[in-house]
Amino acid sequence: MSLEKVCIIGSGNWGSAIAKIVGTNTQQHPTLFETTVRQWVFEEKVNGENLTDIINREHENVKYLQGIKLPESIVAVPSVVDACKDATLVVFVVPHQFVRGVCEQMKGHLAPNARAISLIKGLEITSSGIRLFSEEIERILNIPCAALSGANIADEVAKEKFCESTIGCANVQDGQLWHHLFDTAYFRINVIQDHVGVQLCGALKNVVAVGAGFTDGLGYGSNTKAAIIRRGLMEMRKFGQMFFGDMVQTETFFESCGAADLITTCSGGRNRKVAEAFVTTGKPIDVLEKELLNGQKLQGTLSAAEVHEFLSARKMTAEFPLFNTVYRIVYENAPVESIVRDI
Ligand SMILES: NC(=O)c1ccc[n+]([C@@H]2O[C@H](COP(=O)([O-])OP(=O)(O)OC[C@H]3O[C@@H](n4cnc5c(N)ncnc54)[C@H](O)[C@@H]3O)[C@@H](O)[C@H]2O)c1
Ligand SMILES: O=P(O)(O)OC[C@H](O)CO
Repeated sequence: MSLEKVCIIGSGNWGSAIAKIVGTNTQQHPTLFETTVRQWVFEEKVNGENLTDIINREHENVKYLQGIKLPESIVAVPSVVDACKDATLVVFVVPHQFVRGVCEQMKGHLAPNARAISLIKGLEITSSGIRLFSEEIERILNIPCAALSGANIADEVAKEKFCESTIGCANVQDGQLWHHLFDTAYFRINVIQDHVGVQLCGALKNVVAVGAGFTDGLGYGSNTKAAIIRRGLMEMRKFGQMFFGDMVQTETFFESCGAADLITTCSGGRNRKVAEAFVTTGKPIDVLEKELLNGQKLQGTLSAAEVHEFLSARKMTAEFPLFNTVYRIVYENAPVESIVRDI
């Protein structure tokens, strides 16, 4: 049996934390995986030097995951084509606004039997419809795509603090393979077949996290946060039921990708942090993203706009008051207090 050749597409905060896990697990399963893992790094200069050169010399992504050593099996590659050449297992972990462009460049360069997994938390939503990123990847690259999502703040995972994550994979055999690639004693994977629910949770929780950040900015307490989380979970499930029907299992909302991720993202995530600062400083979101995240990308405000576009095209915004209120506060100057008043 030939060994699986793994590549990672993306090298931000989560991409780097996951590279640490993947680079370790490929070494621990030498009968399944080639030990060298190529990671596509969007090239940029850090203190005048290429980030890829720094990663390959220091074995550390000094910009996006400072202080964490990566296994030497991880090789940073600035060309996405070189990174993915002949790969059989492709891990997608880029901010959702970049997925399509990256996939287009990868066309025709993967091994014929390649499979992918999406760690992206976001949805391709337009007024004409919703597409999951697994579907977008399958459509562009013509390969099957699973999904991984969970209560996983990258910095905590990278420091090996115990957590869980969920893989949604329709094919049971592939699900086992992905389990071998990602599961560790501190990053416990549960594989389920509902890859649709896994991705819906990962995308929609980012919108709820923005709402939770607003309540922090207003100085409200834990009870308010719990209310936002509960309402958010209800809207996430309703969104799944309305637009995906039986393709989404209710049990998925009780996996790490569901309620657990909502709790962690509303307590310690970047969306929460920037939304809180939006209230306390009065600065625009894009300014705060630059000031507070050092190149990392905010997903929740973009997702709020995409969800709003999709719902308003169907005249259904009123059915999702929390999603709608987050949108109105960010994009229509609605008063921040409406985060509790209007939901
Ligand atoms: N950070 C976390 O804690 C975390 C945890 C779980 C899931 N996620 C999800 O993982 C995905 C990736 O997030 P991340 O945290 O690894 O990234 P990030 O926000 O930390 O970093 C942004 C990345 O985008 C790259 N980039 C910038 N401009 C680009 C361009 N024009 N084209 C392509 N890439 C460009 C940067 O080089 C960098 O690697 C997101 O969907 C996010 O929601 C993040
Ligand atoms: O920092 P956030 O808000 O992008 O959330 C990070 C992870 O998705 C939490 O699981």
